[in-house]
Amino acid sequence: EETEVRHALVQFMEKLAPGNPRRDSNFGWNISSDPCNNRWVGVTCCEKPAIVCQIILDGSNLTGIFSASSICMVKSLLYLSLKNNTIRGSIPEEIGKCKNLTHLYLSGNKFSGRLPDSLSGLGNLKKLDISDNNLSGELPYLPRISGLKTFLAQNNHLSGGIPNFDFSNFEEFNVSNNNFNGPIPDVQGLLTADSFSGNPELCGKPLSTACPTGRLKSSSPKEFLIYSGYIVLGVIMVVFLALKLIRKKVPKEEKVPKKEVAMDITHISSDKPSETSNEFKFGINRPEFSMTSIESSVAISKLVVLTSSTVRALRFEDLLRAPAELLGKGKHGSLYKVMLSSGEILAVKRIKDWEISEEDFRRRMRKLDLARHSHVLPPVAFYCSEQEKLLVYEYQQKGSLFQLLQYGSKEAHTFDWGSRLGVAASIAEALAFMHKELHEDGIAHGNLKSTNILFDRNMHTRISEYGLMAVENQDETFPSQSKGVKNKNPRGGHSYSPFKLDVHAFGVILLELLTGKLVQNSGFDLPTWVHSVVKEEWTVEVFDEALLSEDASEERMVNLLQIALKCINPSPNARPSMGQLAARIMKLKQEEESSISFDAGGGMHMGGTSQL
Ligand SMILES: Nc1ncnc2c1ncn2[C@@H]1O[C@H](COP(=O)(O)OP(=O)(O)OP(=O)(O)O)[C@@H](O)[C@H]1O
Repeated sequence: EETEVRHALVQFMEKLAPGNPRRDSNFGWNISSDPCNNRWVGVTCCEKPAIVCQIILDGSNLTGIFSASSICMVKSLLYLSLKNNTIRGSIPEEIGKCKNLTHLYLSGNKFSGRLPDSLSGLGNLKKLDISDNNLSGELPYLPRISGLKTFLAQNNHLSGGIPNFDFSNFEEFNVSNNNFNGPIPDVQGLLTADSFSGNPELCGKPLSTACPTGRLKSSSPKEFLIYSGYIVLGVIMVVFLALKLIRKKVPKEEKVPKKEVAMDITHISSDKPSETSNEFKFGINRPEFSMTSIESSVAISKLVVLTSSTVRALRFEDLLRAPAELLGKGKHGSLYKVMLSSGEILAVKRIKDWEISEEDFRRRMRKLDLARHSHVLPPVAFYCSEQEKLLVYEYQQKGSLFQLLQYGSKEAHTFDWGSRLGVAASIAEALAFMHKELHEDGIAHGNLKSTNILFDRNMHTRISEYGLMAVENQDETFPSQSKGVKNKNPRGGHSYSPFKLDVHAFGVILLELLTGKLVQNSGFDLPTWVHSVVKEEWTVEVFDEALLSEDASEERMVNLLQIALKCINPSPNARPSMGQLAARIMKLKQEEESSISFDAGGGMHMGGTSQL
């Protein structure tokens, strides 16, 4: 083990200081000496027998990259400081393996790219300093690290919202001079504006810029007309429906309390669970007065807003009032596009027929809220009563993978091979992470398909509806594998693990990416078709013509096809795990990327492969 540690350290230094700049003999960091006994520069050892527990290489002219996979082999390492060097590249996902780290200082370097989500899994971290780098993208969900006392991230290009930290823990907190946006969470008066300044789109205390609240106040006359149109239409519909309802009810009952006429989300389904009245709740328009006659306080308190920064102040009332448009009615419920008066657009999923207790549902939501990955779209809020379950997401403007495959080729940027591989890698990486985090709880995605793979405005892949729908008997059958044959999934064979069902579904998505054919089109059985073509001999006929005509690497396409076929293996146990899949696809993607960098005139990729 000792030599393993030594090797890992030497490797780490080779990557940090490539080209072996000449060091004097006292520097150490070579295979033939011992880090503790020979006192390598920057290394401190503790305990007896001595183990490496601290490395400080501040201002040491390090110009290479940070090899987390090497350094994290040194399990005894608690303290790592590489301040003020010129280290480049990203902070790798493997940093998540440095589980014992309590102090990580990476400030004053040239780190770029997104922070890895695995950072939030460093549960022992007390101090994290990534300030003065070129880091960008959203923060991973750092509030998971309950003991974090210092977080310094100033002077980067980080964006997105500030997560809901428990600020009372902090000794130091600074995110100034970045591109963060949205409202600042409640800092409980513990921090000053200096911690947040220099982020033009941040608002709320302790900054002096208040967050926009007004409803129609600032809207243009045109907008006002649209809104009044909605309201008038809404009023007409409500009056019409109310009259209809009253007429129906009067012969049976003496008196109809006004309350029942109003579209009370908690009452309608209990009183009259008919499709029409249900459907109306998120009908086309929500007029202003729809909440006035019900116990709005009860309803409001039931809308649980999760740790999203964009719609922190969301109230149930706002949801009900806002104009809504029915986007789809799937097997499991309906999806509405809801426009808030603040301009925010939300997607609200109404789940039907899910027999889960309120308590279990809440617990599930909390668990999901803790397991966050940048490629998984987190719900911003949920509502739960015995009859109703609503999930609120941010609306994703760029549509779904389904749409991209269906219409993408007609658009200016074709959905090229590099981008498809990028999407596959992102999904695999995200699911591997979620499966790992939620394995104990048995919460898999459960409804993976190309309509649930969405793209945000930067064309980042975001998987939606994770863990929303229990797979048939999911909760019962996991983890016990010994129950009777109950599974109704037509393609899953006798599968019991919801995770293996996700793998199957992922395989189908891979097939869609490769063939350009969609399973949801008129009951077309894509897996069977692919099998039948492949059985003939390895043939390129399965592949999407668009891919063949762009001269994509046939070898890598065949590789991905082989991976897909493993995923859809009828025997669940023969399917690879999401972790294995992520590693293989990531490798394919890297091969693809390095082949492109040799090809100097490489074609244009949709939005840049690296983003996807
Ligand atoms: N947050 C979102 N932003 C934008 N579009 C979305 C969002 N969530 C879902 N959609 C799109 O809205 C449509 C309807 O969604 P819905 O979830 O009802 O369909 P589904 O996934 O096919 O069905 P189900 O999930 O019930 O099996 C889909 O095309 C989906 O891509």
